[in-house]
Amino acid sequence: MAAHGGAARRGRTAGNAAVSATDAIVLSGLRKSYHGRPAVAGVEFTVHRGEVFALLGPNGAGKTTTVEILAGHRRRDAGTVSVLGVDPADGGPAWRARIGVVLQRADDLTYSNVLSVRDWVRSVAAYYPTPRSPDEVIELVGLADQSRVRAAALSGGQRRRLDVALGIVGRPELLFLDEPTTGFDPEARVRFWSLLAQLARDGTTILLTTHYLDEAERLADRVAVMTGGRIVAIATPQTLGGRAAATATVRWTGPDGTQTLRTENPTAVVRELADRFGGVVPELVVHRPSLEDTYLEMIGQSSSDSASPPVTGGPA
Ligand SMILES: Nc1ncnc2c1ncn2[C@@H]1O[C@H](COP(=O)(O)OP(=O)(O)OP(=O)(O)O)[C@@H](O)[C@H]1O
Repeated sequence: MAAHGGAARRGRTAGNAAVSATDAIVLSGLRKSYHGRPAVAGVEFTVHRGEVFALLGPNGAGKTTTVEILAGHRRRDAGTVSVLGVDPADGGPAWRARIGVVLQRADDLTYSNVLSVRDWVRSVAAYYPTPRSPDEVIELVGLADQSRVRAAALSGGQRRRLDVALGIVGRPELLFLDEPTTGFDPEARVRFWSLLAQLARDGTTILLTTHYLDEAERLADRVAVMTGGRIVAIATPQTLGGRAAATATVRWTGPDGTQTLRTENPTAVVRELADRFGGVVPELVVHRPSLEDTYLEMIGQSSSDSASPPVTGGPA
């Protein structure tokens, strides 16, 4: 049924959003308003099969709305959308069985007061044709010790892990994760990163939203920056906003205090400084824009580094 629906949909969407066998998600001209106020204002991107794609953006940028539409949880006002070859607005049970969804508004899912973690994962697994082993999934998300605990008695971070377990137990081809690690302690986050890396190695396509730039940098093949309902950039984390070619800042302390220099060739500057100081350059720092610096600049905020000392003309 999904295959038939997909073929039919490909025919219908071909004019606007060209779908190829290597694309998991193709959207074009996506729009959604709430009470006349645009939340998503003409979004277009493609996620390739097997890719980890991160949607970044400030609060209210429209990320959740976009993900909810792609996952078939919300109707769009306009645009063409293909997810695994199917329009999510028409997605039936066979299509749903191919995707995993961990939404931010997971509190929609009120965990019953009686079911344990294991009961939940087992009962959700039963809806899928080829689920993962529930016990393995519970172990993977780090809830083995809570397996028999009532879901309603979990901490916030543990609930989030259960959300993730329910999202992956069906062995989805495509996984939507809306701020999956919010509330995780640092150890749980690192563990989650290796779980996602493993899913990606197994060929799962992943679309995630996050406010953690280190998470995006660690996990994503490409990131899209969204603000005001629009995508303002799509690139690899390493090249976003021309990061790879961006000028470096060299800082050191000389006889006249802290000196700062922007340069395309920090190695040459450091060599020259080392010669000048006869080896060790006092308090030497070489800095290239981080993903966070680039991101904050894109969304129109200044990073903490903007409080740096003024930039000087040269090392001389
Ligand atoms: N159900 C709703 N009813 C009315 N307005 C909504 C609804 N959901 C979202 N909005 C509004 O739409 C805009 C986009 O919200 P959305 O949740 O998609 O953004 P977001 O990028 O996911 O934000 P966050 O990072 O805070 O989760 C916001 O202005 C929000 O207030």
